[in-house]
Amino acid sequence: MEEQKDYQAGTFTINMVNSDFSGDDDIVVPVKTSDESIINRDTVLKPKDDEDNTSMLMTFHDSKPSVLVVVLTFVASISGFMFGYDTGYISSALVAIGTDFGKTLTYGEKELITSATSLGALISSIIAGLSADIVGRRPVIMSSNILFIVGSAIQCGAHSLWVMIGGRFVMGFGVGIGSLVAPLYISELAPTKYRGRLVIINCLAITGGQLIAYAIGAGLTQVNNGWRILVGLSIIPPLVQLVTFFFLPDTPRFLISKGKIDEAEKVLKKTYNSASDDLIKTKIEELNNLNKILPGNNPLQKTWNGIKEIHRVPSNFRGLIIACGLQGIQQFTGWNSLMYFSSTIFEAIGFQDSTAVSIIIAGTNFIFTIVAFFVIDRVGRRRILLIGIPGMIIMLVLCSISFHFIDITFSGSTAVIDNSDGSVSGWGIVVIVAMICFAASYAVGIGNVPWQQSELFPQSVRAVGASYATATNWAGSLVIASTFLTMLQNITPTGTFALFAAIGVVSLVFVIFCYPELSNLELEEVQQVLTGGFNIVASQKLAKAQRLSSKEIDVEKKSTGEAFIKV
Ligand SMILES: O[C@H]1[C@H](O)[C@@H](O)[C@H](O)[C@@H](O)[C@H]1O
Repeated sequence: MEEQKDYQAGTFTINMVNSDFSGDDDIVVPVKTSDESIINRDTVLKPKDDEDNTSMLMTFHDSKPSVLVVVLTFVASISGFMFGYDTGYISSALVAIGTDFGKTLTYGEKELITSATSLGALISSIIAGLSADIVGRRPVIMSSNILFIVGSAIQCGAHSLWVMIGGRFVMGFGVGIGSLVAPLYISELAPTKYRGRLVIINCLAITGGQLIAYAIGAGLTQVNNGWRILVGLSIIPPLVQLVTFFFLPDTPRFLISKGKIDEAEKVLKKTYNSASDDLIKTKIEELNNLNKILPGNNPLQKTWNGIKEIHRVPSNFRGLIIACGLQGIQQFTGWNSLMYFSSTIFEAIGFQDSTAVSIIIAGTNFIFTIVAFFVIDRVGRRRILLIGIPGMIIMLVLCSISFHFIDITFSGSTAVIDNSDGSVSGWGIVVIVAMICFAASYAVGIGNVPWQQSELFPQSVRAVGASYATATNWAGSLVIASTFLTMLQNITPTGTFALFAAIGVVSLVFVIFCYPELSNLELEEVQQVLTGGFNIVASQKLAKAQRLSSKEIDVEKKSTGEAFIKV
């Protein structure tokens, strides 16, 4: 039942339609104000919950993200690039290192070098959320730059296995911090309508970084000690990010949590060009009130309370289940086994130029991340997962079947394949095609959607929630990196890919029942969706209503050529 209400917000009187998420049919519908001359039309105000008629959620409907938002997104995404480059170069470096450490590396040693970064990232992602709340998102990103630089330098000069592993471990600390804080930073700054896309810019930087690392790796295979150049180059981007961040601000949400209201106001003004001063003030008030929700006199107490809240408050806990669930799915469906070991796999199948084939896989991942960029806010996060995951399952089954006919056996540190005539069999080609299609299905959905994790949590527990989810990602990556080659040896490639496919089926069921549509919803608004259940149907309707309403605003903007009111 829709009920017209008058709401008082500052000097504005707004007529609103009440909202109710308890049933599947009721959704928030923004309506026009009674006084169109006062309220800026780039704003939508909605009641926060049913019992609380006075609290509002405010959405700025800017037609484009401001220059500052774009600059901040790109600079923050250098962390994504480092994540991609550092996890990407290892595939070709493992082949290129050859006997540079005085011996041929065994599969176990290759796994150690690879997984050291995941282990470092796992540890740092646990503490990065807490640090981001205490000292700020910006300084924490800057500290990751130092770790990247030190880690790269150690690896560049490594002449033994353990020094190399040490360097990868230190670098992993930087990767873990960057992987958590960069998307958090971006999603806190992004206007609602563009949040999905702006966070995907960071994902594009990850997949682009992996692709570039593969390409440079391929170019340097014949160069003596070429892998050291490959690693050394990774010192440049963190240096650039470190210097640039000296001149950039932290997020308004963090600044407000520290009581730096004036600074927050300045950033908000630059983030939302067309919002009036009064509206900025209302937004600050709203964020300030949300901050006070979490008890505690100092950041440590607040964090501890945040950890408790995330488990106790059902909507937070649902957010946590989704965030960790999606990150787990991303890792345990096996994509990174290709990322880290594709050269090794293709070498095993019998390809002469295995690194080139790996570039095609990384390139597909990058290109389909661009596709995700265009569809994530329009088609929606849930739908792209429901398209991508079934595609992945089919391709994994195909890989599993093909490997059965390829007949590879692993002995010690080498793979033996029955290709006496030196050519790649028809089934080998099927594996490649299936892996390319797998990469496409992965990149369009589960490769990116989990990194939208920050939107699942209210401000009070956002960093803690993002920590849990990022740690799940790196724990999964660590398990895959440290067991994949051993799994190939022990349960055969057929068994390994069948296992990934089975995990894919469970993942699909999880998404169908637990992941609501969150595109176009205000960060603070997602909590309403997660109250009382996963509310899949209600969320889809709400996301659709919000998309249509913001489209309507855009159309009106175009026709009148001016900023206008739509509440
Ligand atoms: O989103 C990224 C991306 O899909 C990368 O290709 C993958 O290596 C990472 O593990 C993942 O988190």
